[in-house]
Amino acid sequence: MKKINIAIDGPAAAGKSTIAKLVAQKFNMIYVDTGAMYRAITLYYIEQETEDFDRLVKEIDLKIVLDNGQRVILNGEDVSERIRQNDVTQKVSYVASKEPVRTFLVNEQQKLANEKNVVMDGRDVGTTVLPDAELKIYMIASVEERALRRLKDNELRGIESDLESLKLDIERRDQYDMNREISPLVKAEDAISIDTTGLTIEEVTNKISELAKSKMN
Ligand SMILES: Nc1ncnc2c1ncn2[C@@H]1O[C@H](COP(=O)(O)OP(=O)(O)OP(=O)(O)O)[C@@H](O)[C@H]1O
Ligand SMILES: Nc1ccn([C@@H]2O[C@H](COP(=O)(O)O)[C@@H](O)[C@H]2O)c(=O)n1
Repeated sequence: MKKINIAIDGPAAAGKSTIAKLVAQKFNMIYVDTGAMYRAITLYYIEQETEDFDRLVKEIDLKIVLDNGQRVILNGEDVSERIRQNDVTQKVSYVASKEPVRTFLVNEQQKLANEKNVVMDGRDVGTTVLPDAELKIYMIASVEERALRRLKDNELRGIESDLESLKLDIERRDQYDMNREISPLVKAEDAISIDTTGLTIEEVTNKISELAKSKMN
């Protein structure tokens, strides 16, 4: 079988990372969550209280440990759980709009995918990070369904939240990501759109797996 790269982009909570992980497991590929990298720089931004993004990316020591899931190590500390907290989520789209941050991370992500065999999810993977990826998916779902999925997710994790605030947060982040100047969230011309509204995780995984198989042969 031929080695390929798979890019999965789309708006917040569309199911990208859940499906990307499952597809990677199925084909013994490496899963890379690019959003986690933007979140790690955002955490450092919050800690440093500076708008000097050139300085931030020069100082940062970011390690992505890719075996069995993905751990994010920021300046020697495992921040994989910390970067999911609300203060980071609120600021991440702002930090991700800054040129030094994007240049730094796109370069890191391209290095991770250099040998092929990765399933990478994010907002600009098909358009900017891996424009030559053999398979590109643009994953969407209705805002209502995405907010409901997040609500269930939070309930399972014991995190208090309400549907209306989740919906507003998803819409706010999508608007910011779609309207920033550099590499906005947009479907790559050669990406295949998959609307996961009303589909199960298994159905979406199977759909993408079939597409992947056709590219590997
Ligand atoms: N097809 C699906 N049907 C039902 N639930 C799903 C489906 N896909 C994903 N989910 C659930 O929706 C939630 C959000 O999914 P996930 O975190 O994978 O989205 P995401 O696109 O990676 O989000 P973000 O970009 O914000 O990180 C998870 O709880 C996941 O289990
Ligand atoms: N390729 C990417 C990935 C993410 N972002 C920004 O990070 C935010 C958090 O991403 P999650 O997938 O963890 O929700 C996202 O809202 C974007 O602002 C990005 O710009 N490019």
